[in-house]
Amino acid sequence: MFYYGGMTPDLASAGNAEARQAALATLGGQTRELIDAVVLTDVPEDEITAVTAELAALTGRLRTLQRTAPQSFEAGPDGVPRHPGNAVIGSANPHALPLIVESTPERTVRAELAFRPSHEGPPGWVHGGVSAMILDHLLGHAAAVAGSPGMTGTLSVRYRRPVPYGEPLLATAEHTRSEGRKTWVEGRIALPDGTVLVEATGLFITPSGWGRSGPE
Ligand SMILES: CCCCCCCCCC(=O)SCCNC(=O)CCNC(=O)[C@H](O)C(C)(C)COP(=O)(O)OP(=O)(O)OC[C@H]1O[C@@H](n2cnc3c(N)ncnc32)[C@H](O)[C@@H]1OP(=O)(O)O
Repeated sequence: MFYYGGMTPDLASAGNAEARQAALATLGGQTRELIDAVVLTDVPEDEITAVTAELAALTGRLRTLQRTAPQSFEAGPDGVPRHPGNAVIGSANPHALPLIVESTPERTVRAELAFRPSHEGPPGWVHGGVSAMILDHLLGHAAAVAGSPGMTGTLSVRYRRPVPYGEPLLATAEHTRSEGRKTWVEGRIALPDGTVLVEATGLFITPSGWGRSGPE
């Protein structure tokens, strides 16, 4: 199992920590619903103003105590890497889908996903930067699964067809080769029938000082 630094398991507090993570994930999910509701709302202006005031009050409650340090990747109870605040996989991050990445026995990675209305770029379709962000993360995960965790050096994206939101899609990626600290990875987002919508190649660099599990 690989994971990036993170908490050393503390059995005494593990239950509380898991309950807190679950609560944060629920908050993240509710906020995703809120974001889509904001993007799509057609309520009258006075209702918009009233809701805005309530949201300002809720924002103030969450602001009363804020963490100041970044979170680390950590292994969850199931051994799967997680990073609650991450923009792609973070259960507690409303910006994240969140993407749930699975590793295959062949050391490739896959994720079933569906974009949301809040990911819109061209009217009716997903923003190209959002697709690139998903592929960046998935390719990085594939590099890590192959034993070469790293930071993105370059990412090349080819947009073959517009990407719909609100429909099931499949993202996959695999390591192609490594030379020293450099690792090349390929991936794509496709329709369930295999039609490729977006494909990417990436070069990931393992910074000197990182081990096969990431930063040390
Ligand atoms: C399970 C967990 C899954 C996690 C997935 C996470 C995926 C998330 C991916 C990201 O979003 S990472 C964030 C975006 N990327 C960055 O912020 C990277 C910023 N850049 C850096 O930190 C450094 O520039 C970098 C680590 C990429 C390289 O720094 P180094 O000091 O290690 O590189 P160095 O100068 O020693 O060069 C080593 C080799 O890599 C090459 N190289 C370095 N940077 C490169 C680059 N950007 N593009 C192409 N090649 C590059 C360089 O030419 C050289 O090649 P040679 O060995 O052949 O001479």
